[in-house]
Amino acid sequence: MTTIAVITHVDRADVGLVDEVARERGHECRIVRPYRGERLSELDEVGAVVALGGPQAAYEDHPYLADEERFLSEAVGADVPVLAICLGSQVLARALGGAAHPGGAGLEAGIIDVKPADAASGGIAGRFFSFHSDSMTPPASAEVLAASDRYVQAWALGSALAVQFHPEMTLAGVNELLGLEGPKLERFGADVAAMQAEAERYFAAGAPDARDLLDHWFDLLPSDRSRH
Ligand SMILES: Nc1ncnc2c1ncn2[C@@H]1O[C@H](COP(=O)(O)OP(=O)(O)OP(=O)(O)O)[C@@H](O)[C@H]1O
Ligand SMILES: O=c1[nH]c(=O)c2[nH+]cn([C@@H]3O[C@H](COP(=O)(O)O)[C@@H](O)[C@H]3O)c2[nH]1
Ligand SMILES: NC(=O)CC[C@H](N)C(=O)O
Repeated sequence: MTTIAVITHVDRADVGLVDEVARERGHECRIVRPYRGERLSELDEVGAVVALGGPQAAYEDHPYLADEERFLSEAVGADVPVLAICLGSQVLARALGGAAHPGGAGLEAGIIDVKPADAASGGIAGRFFSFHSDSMTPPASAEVLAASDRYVQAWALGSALAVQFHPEMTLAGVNELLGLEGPKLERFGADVAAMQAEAERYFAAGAPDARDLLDHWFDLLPSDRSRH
């Protein structure tokens, strides 16, 4: 069993498909909410780290995001597997020498097409739920793995995989997020009803690309790395 520290940035403990795949494989997710003052797990207590998304911007001045940057940098330094999602990936970019900034191509929301950076060698591709308006510049030494027609979508550096889209998302999570982010959706003139209808079809079909990506990431975890 591996204990996975799951860093969240919102008041909810629904870790969606990450939790589902973790349970199937006998791993345990330990939710940490640094924005509420909870202490990030000591790295010797966890075998992997997942950093989730959130409404904050990675370049805003929040002390808990600075702590998270340090923690993620130490995790990669210690070769602990890290999966950083959306806001998490923007925080990780800063932690490893890249940057986070407002996105130049506006809000990217709904089910998007992700294409591998190098079509010849396969890699990360498929349809995924996305919701962000910030973007990131990966660290110079990162390998960029995938992009959409608007933004970098995936990169890897050492033991870390960063994805701008949301492989952990469930339909309930989509609906909740769209409800919470009403003002942003309105500001960008998004067609929320069309987005919801497409998300319903996507999740009814089992979100296969998200599932596939998580299966591959979990395959990389040692079967027993609880480090207790
Ligand atoms: N670095 C990576 N980390 C995590 N997942 C990855 C990585 N690269 C690719 N994947 C995921 O692996 C799957 C496909 O990988 P790849 O193109 O290497 O083919 P494959 O391993 O032969 O596929 P499959 O095992 O599904 O037949 C996709 O779900 C993709 O998102
Ligand atoms: O940009 C965002 N604004 C929000 O208001 C918001 N609420 C949740 N999340 C992120 O969405 C993902 C799924 O979380 P849930 O399944 O718990 O809803 C997780 O990655 C969450 O962190 C948000 N992202
Ligand atoms: N879903 C997310 O994590 C979004 C991250 C950040 N708030 C953005 O808008 O890009």
